[in-house]
Amino acid sequence: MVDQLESTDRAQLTVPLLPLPGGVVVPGMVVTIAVESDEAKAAIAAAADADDRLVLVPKVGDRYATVGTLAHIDSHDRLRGGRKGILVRGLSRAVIGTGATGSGDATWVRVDPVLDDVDPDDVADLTRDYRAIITGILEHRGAGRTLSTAIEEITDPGQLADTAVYSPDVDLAQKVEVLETLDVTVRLEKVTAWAREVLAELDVRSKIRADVGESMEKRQREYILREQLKAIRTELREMGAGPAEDDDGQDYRTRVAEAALPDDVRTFVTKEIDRLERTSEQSPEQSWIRTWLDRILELPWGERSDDNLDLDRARGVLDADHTGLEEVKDRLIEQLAVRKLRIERGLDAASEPVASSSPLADWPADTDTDTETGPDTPTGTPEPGAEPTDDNPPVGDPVEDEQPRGRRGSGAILALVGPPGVGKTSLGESVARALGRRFVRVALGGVRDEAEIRGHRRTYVGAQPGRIARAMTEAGSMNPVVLLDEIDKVGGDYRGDPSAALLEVLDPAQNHTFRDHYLEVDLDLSDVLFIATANVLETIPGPLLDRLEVVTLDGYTDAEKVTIARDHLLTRQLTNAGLSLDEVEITDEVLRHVVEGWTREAGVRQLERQLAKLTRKAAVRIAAGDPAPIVVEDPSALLGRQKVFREDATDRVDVPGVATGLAVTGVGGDVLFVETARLDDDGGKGSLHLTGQLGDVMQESATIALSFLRSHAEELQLDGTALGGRFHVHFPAGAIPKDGPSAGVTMTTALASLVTGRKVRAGVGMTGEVTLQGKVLPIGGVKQKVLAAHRSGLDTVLLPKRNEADIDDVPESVRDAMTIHFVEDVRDVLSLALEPVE
Ligand SMILES: Nc1ncnc2c1ncn2[C@@H]1O[C@H](COP(=O)(O)OP(=O)(O)OP(=O)(O)O)[C@@H](O)[C@H]1O
Repeated sequence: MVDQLESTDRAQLTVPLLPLPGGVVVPGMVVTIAVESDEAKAAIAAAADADDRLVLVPKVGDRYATVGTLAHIDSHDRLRGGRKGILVRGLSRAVIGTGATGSGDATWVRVDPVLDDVDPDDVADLTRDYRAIITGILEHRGAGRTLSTAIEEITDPGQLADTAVYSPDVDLAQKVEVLETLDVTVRLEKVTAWAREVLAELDVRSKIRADVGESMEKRQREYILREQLKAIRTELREMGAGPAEDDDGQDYRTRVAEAALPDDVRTFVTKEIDRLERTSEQSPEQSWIRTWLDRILELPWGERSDDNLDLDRARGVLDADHTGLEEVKDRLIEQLAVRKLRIERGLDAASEPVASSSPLADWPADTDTDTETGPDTPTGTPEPGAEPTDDNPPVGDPVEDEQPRGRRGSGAILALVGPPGVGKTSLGESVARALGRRFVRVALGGVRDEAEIRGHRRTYVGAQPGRIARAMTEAGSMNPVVLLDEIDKVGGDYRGDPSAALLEVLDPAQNHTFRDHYLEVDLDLSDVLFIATANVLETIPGPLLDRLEVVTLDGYTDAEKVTIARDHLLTRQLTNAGLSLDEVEITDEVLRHVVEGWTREAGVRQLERQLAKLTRKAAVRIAAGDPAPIVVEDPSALLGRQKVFREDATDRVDVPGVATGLAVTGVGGDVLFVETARLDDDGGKGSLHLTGQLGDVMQESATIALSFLRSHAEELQLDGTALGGRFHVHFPAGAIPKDGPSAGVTMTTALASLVTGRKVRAGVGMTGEVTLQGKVLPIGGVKQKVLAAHRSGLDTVLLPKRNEADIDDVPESVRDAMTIHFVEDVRDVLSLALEPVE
C-alpha cells in the first residue's frame, strides 16, 4: 500500500514533524513559534536536512491531526526572555503518512502535500454568503474596517475558508477540522454554518441589549423628569401659584365636572381624587383608586332614553317579533299602560332629573331586609362599609306602610316562566325595543355568591363591581330593560345569599339607593325595567317569588310551531345562510313534518337549529349549481334520518304493568312511562324496589299507590296474593332525577295493570296525586302536560277534577283533538285506563 502510494504520488516528501499542541497553522500563514521542548529543538535541527521544511501537526487532546501543514522556516529568531523561536510560513496541507528514518533525534514522517483544487465559480454563492456573514459578525464586534477589507480581498475560496482559524468563535477542534477538510466546498460549508450560528446569537443578544437599554433609559428619563416636576411644583407652591395637583388628578377632576353625578356621589368621588393625589405613586393603592374612579365614571350617570309609551306601537313591535303568546303580550302591554298612566297623572317622576338624593327624603324607606342602605342620607355618603346602626333606625313601619314605596313604583316585576326556547329572552328584548330602551341581560344561572350581584369590597384582590352595576355600565343608560335570566337558578351558600341582594334590587322601596360593595355609592335603579325569567317556579326562592308577577309560557302546539317557523325562524335562517327568501320552498305540511320528526321540545330551539341545518344544506346545493328554488319535499334528504317517532307512546304500553304519565321537566312537559314488575313472593308483605332517581316525594307516592291497592284489593277485585309480592317500579330515563306527587295515578294504574294482567289502553296519558283513600288531588303544569301528551301522539288525557279550570289555558285546537277526562277518584282512572279483561 505504501509502495503504491509512493509510486503514484511523486510529490511525496519526508520531513521532520513538529507537534503543535495549541494551535493550527494554515497555508499562507506566517507565524513565530517558540521552540521549547526537546522534541521541537530536534525537529528544527533536522529541518536543515529537508530544505528548511517541516510539517506542523496540531494535537487535540491525545490525538494528532491526520493532516498537517507543510511549512518553511524563514528565519531563526530570539524571542523575548531569550527563548529560541522560528518564523515559519505555511506552504500547503500535507496528509501525514507513515513514519520514516532521518537525521538527529527528530521524528520523520512521509507526507503528501495537497493543494486546494476548486473552481472559484463553483463556490461563488458559498463564498459570497460566508463573506456577508463574517462581515455581519465583524460589525457586531465593532471590528474596524481593515479586517473586513482584508477578508474582502481574499479571492481564493480555500484561503477564505481557512481564515476561520483566526476567529475567536472557532475552537481548537474546529480549527483542526478546517485543516483536515481537504475538499474546499465542504470546508466552506462547514465554516459558513458555524459563522451563521454565531451571527444569529449575536443578533439576539444585541436585540435584548437594545430592548433593555431602551427601557432603562426610559425609566431613568421618567425618574429625572418626575423629580424635576416635583421640584417645579414645590417652587410654584412656595410662590403661591397653581397648579398644585397632579395631572392625573386634574384629569379626573375634569371628568367628574363633566359627568352628571348626583351630589353625594360627586362629594365622595372628589374625596377619592384627593386621596389619589396624596398617595405615593409606588403604592398599590394608586391603581386601586384609579380603577375605582374609572368604574364610577364609566357608569351612565344622568343618561336615560325617553320612553316611547305609545301602546299601539308597542303592541305592534311585540306582535312583529313574536307569533302568538297573546296572554303574555297582554300582560306586558298592561304594565306599560300602568306606567304611562302613572306618568300622565303625575304619580311617577320619570321626567325629573335622576339624582339619588333629595326627592327621596320625603318617602319613608323600608329597611326590613338585611342591607346596608339605611334611610336616605341627604347629608352625604355614609362611610364606606358602614353597617346599619342604631343611630340609623328604620323609618316607618314596613308592614303597615301604605304609602307608595318608591318614586316610580310601577308594580311588580314581571317574571316569564317556562321551558327553554319559548321566547322568554327574546320577549325581553322586544319590550326594550317597544319602549325604545336599551337592553341588557344578566345571566344568573349558577350564581352562588352574593358578591357576584353586589360586588366585592374594594380591599379584596381583583375586586370589581357586581353584575347589576356592570349591567348598568353595559346598558349605557340609567333606565334600560334588564333581563334577570334564570332567576330560578341562583342559590346561596357560605358566601352569602345572592337572592337577598336580588330582593333589594327588585324592591322599589330600596332600589333607588342600591349599594354595590365595590362602588360604595348609591345607584338609582328605580328607573330600570326589570324582567325576570325562569324555567320552573319551584326553585325560585320564596321571598323573591313574592315580588314577582309570574306569567307562564308553556310551550307551543305543533301548529303554532309551524307558524313561528314560517313567520320568523325560516326567514332568519335563510338570511343567515345567505339565501334570499324565495330560494327555498317548503310547505307548511313539510314544516310540520320537521317539527314532528326532528324535534321534541316545548319551545322552538331545536326547530330553529334544524331549520338552520336545512337552509345551510340548501345553500350548499345552490352553491354547487343546483337551480333555485330548492323545493323541500322530504326533509330527511337535508336533515338526515328522522329522529323522533311519536308512535313510541302506544308501543310502550303493549304489555301489562306499564302506564303513561305526564310530567313537567326542566325542558317543558313530557310523557314518562312507569314500568312495573313483580320480582318474587315476599311472604305476603308487599314491598317496593324503586329505580330511576326518584325523589322522596315520588318514593312516598309509590308506597301510597301500593298501599292503596293492597288495602282495596277486594273491592277492586285484585288478586291479594299477587299484591303480596316484591315489586320493582322504574321510571325510565333513569339518569334524570324526578320528584313530585303527580305520578301517583300513573303508578297506581301501572301496578293494577301488572297484577290484573290488563294492559293500559294505548293513547292514554294521566297525571294526578293519589291519597291513601284513592282521592285524586290537583297538580301543576296542566297546559305543559296536555301539550306534551298531544305532541307525543296520545289521544286521551286523565286529569284531576280540580284542575278543570286550567284546561282553558290549553289551545282550543289541542282540546278539540283530544279526549280529556276529569277524575276525582283513582278508581275512575283504573276503569278508564285499563283494557277490559280478555
Ligand atoms: N312566539 C315566538 N315567535 C317568534 N319567535 C319565537 C317565539 N318563541 C320563541 N321564538 C324564538 O326562539 C328562539 C329561542 O327563544 P329564547 O332564546 O328567547 O328562549 P328562552 O325562552 O329565553 O329560552 P331559555 O330559557 O333557554 O333562555 C329565539 O330565537 C326566539 O326569537
